[in-house]
Amino acid sequence: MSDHAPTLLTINGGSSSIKFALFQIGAPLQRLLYGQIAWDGAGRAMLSYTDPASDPPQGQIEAPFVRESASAVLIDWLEQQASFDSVQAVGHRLVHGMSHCEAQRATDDLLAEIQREAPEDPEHLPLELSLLHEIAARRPDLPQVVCFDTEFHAEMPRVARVLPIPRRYQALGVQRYGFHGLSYAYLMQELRRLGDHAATSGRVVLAHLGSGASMAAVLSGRSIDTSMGFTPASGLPGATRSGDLDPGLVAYLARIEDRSIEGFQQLVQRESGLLGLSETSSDMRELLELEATDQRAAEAVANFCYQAKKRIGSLTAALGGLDTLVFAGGIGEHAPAVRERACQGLGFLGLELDPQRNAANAAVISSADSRVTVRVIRTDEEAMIARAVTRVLDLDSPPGPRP
Ligand SMILES: Nc1ncnc2c1ncn2[C@@H]1O[C@H](COP(=O)(O)OP(=O)(O)O)[C@@H](O)[C@H]1O
Ligand SMILES: CC(=O)OP(=O)(O)O
Ligand SMILES: [Mg+2]
Repeated sequence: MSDHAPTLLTINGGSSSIKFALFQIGAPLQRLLYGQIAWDGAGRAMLSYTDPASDPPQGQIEAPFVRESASAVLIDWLEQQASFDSVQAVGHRLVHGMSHCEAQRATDDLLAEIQREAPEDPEHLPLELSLLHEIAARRPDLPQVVCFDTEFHAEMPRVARVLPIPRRYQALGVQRYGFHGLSYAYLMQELRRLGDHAATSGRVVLAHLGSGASMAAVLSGRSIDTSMGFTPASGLPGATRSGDLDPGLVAYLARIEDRSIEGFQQLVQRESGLLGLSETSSDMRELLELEATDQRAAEAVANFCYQAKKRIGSLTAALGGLDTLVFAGGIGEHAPAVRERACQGLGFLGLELDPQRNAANAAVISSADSRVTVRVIRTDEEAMIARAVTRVLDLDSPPGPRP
């Protein structure tokens, strides 16, 4: 038996990181240990953690660069932590569930179904499934819950969901799904907590700019459109993903390079975006340092910011105007230069940044005169996963405010 109060573990497998957190179960949920394995643009992987109860409270350990083997390394490390014995349940982010979008218990049937769909999202699903299987193999007694990134967008209007290809594919589930939903749900919850009624009852663009980058248009609290589509490969360019491309490129590359479907996937998922244009790094932080001396890095950053600006414009059109813009994700939260360039020239929408506030990553970065409020919010997908676990497994102990 563990000496610790019961906890739950959250695992968030992203395309450049696996984030984890341990929460003490109760109301409110209390975050104990947290951290991530992150892969940088230079071929290194690090497990870093914060554990206020240990001495020292923070640390870093080198991790394997091969993503799938990182699952075992992470679970090995977690099992060595004293607090791990107290884990009663595990919650996972699953980026894509196709026909499934509601958080639910992971069953063998559900995982087998998602395994069949894994080739459609090679940047997330194989890794996320390996984390689920690793835990099930070691601790078959632990209930596991999966939370889908698509749930936030599930009620988008049909006009935004339908893809203009022959109708028969609709029956196969071919449609715009949209992703980063756990992050978007958290951002909307934060806007409610802040009492920002103009945002929660108005027209909001949420920009989650991380390794994968997307934006959502939210009207009166509901997602009405989003930049990613059938898979997270579409929409804005990402660290290594191309984002939207001319479909004619598939046939062209097949003809001139004899490129197979797998080869095309490799090109648009792993060799494109920031990495493809810069030829050096997929990491925005590194590219911002390089851009003064490296033309290719400068072009990669410029292209990313330009696409982001255009997307703010098109989602604003879908919303019929804009009251609030929120930046989140690794780039959105930490890169003033990207936010500045993505917002440059949007004065015609009544959007103006305050350069000092933007440089300081302040909570509100728009100027006092700006009609559109621009915010930076540190997203917290882990909090949303933890909440879903308590709800699905009915773990809520004493009544009280929820996180
Ligand atoms: N200070 C920074 N300046 C610019 N970019 C940053 C900074 N910190 C983090 N990033 C970017 O954020 C990305 C990771 O975003 P994050 O949302 O944490 O990733 P993931 O998509 O794996 O969840 C990194 O690839 C890096 O490019
Ligand atoms: C949906 C997606 O692209 O997620 P991430 O940014 O974590 O890779
Ligand atoms: Mg992420």
